Amino acid sequence: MAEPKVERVETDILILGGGFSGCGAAYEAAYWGKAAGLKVTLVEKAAIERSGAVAQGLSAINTYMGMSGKVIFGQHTPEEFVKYVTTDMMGIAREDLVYDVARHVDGSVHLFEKWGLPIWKEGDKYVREGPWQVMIHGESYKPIIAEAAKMAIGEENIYERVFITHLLMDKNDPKRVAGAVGFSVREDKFYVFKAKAVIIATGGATLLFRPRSTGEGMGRIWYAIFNTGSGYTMALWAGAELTQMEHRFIPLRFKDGYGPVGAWFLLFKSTATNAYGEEYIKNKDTIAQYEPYASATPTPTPLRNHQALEELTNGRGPIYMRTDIAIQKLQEEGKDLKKLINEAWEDFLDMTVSQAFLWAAQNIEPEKVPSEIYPAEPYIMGSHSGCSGIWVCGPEDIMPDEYKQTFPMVYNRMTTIKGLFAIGDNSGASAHKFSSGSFTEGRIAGKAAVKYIVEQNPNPEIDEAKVEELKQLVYKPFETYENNKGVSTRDDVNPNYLLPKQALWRLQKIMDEYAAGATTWYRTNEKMLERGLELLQMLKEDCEKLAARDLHELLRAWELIHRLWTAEAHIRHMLFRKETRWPGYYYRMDYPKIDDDNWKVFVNSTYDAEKGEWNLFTRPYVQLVP
Ligand SMILES: Cc1cc2nc3c(=O)[nH]c(=O)nc-3n(C[C@H](O)[C@H](O)[C@H](O)COP(=O)(O)OP(=O)(O)OC[C@H]3O[C@@H](n4cnc5c(N)ncnc54)[C@H](O)[C@@H]3O)c2cc1C
Repeated sequence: MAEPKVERVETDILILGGGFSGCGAAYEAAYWGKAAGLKVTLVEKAAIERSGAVAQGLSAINTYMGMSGKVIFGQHTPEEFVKYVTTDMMGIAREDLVYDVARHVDGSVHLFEKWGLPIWKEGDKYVREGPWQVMIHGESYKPIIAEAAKMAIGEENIYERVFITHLLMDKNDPKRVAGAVGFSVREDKFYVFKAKAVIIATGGATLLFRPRSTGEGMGRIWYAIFNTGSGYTMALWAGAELTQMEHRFIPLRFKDGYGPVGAWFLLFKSTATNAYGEEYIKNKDTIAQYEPYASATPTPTPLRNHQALEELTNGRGPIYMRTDIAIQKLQEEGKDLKKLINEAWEDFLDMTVSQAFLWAAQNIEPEKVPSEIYPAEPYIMGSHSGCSGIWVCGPEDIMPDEYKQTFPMVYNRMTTIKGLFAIGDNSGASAHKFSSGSFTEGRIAGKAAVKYIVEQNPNPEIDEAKVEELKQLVYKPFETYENNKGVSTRDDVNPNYLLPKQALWRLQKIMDEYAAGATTWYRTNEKMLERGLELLQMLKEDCEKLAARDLHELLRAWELIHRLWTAEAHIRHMLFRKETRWPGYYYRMDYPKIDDDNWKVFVNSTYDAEKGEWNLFTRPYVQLVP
């Protein structure tokens, strides 16, 4: 490979990742930054029109209060939403962050509609899927939102096919961000972005664990393959505080295709049964040990998972979504069969096309036969029913002092690093943002970043020696390959290097077997976690010898490194929390109970890159909504 060209971009606000939260940040930062003459730049590893978790589209907007604007639903308030989210997280959430999203989210949904997103309607009212969700014809959801971001900041300020690997810190203040570096996945170009504020919006982390898909289905997973833990890793390398990295989400979805279950459970009022036709969810004995959360309404997601796992591990599987019974009932209530069937297929075609293929391939007519549902491998994320992420500042008016004092400056969604913000799947301890909430959180951070620049007038300086060091490091896998390729007769068997895919398989095997992956039915203990950590360290050492044969493989190499560090954070946090807070997501078999007396707290961590040391500690949970 030729020596890569270095391209330098100087900007005021740099957004990393053009998914839902990144697009929200771009839209809002452009609006508030205009008067101050600020430049906003967005970098994305793929193409924002079809990137991230909403790449294929969605069939529902999952966070909508319905308390404001032209469509009034009455009962759904931000306070109720906070209670719902905290309960679903089994008693711990940053209620200030959740409330902040809830009080602003409706405005974003109304904007989406204005921009052309077709929302299902009955009369002039949105069709509710459930208490917090509205149904959409959402195949083009992402292009609509991407277009708004492009128009707001100008296409010339969007850099696509650029993978960001590291943050840059201010030469004169290591606790202040100065930009980021990355490489083009299409050209031999190394990018150096200098910025006054940086917003991390790179989504959560997939494929840390061996997926259930194998062979012909290999790689098919529930969560977005784009997201590989970049935000968590880059933030921890920079010294930012992480939170709840032990948490994960195990989606119980249509088996193998990962089709969504929300519309079936909530809109079509479907039931799920075990192999013997029993509605296992009604059997509360299986979760009685997890009071007071077991009696909550609705039953928290992890506990519903636990109920399904009880069936599967005790020989009462498969579990079925009773699409057949649901459609028959709706027909009896006078609903048109053809319309129902259309809606059932559209639910998949809007967001999970492969599930529709699978139905077709398996001769499934949902009105006649039920479909299997099954728990997937774990995903690390902070915007869905997951709360892993970076510890961020809340809104000044409602953030409790206990949190306020943990930040060097009070700017909404700023991390513990000055000028560095985190949103969407990257901001922790505030689950259930989903698409609309992530976009909204992006808007909140975009506005706060402008405020930070206007008020603080930061002028970070880039350390050129560091930039050169990172450039060498980023392209090292090419060098490793070039220097060693002649040593063996096969490219993929070499004593002096390993390829990203080989390293990925090793990572997934370790995580699956030691860190409560799917094959152990999500069970682990201290000794298993310690052993997993040991093996991860060896993998880390071997990854010094990662090789890449082309730019695509270089991308895979850096995705792998980001995954590896996210995996380490996950294990370290799981080791630290000595209880089973989320049965159904994972079980510490040596501490099988929920221990509210000692562990109704956030587990946070920092990493000191100079010393190579992790520090784990707790932060209090502060209840704002009784
Ligand atoms: C399968 C699935 C179903 C869902 N269903 C619904 C639903 O029905 N309703 C709903 O409202 N919400 C739903 N959600 C949730 C919603 O999609 C997410 O909450 C939202 O997309 C999170 O926004 P984000 O910006 O954090 O991440 P994303 O939207 O995933 O964006 C992250 C972006 O960062 C980019 N990126 C990653 N790493 C790098 C890097 N190193 N350098 C540059 N760019 C990078 C990615 O390519 C991507 O574009 C669903 C999510 C999933 C995964």
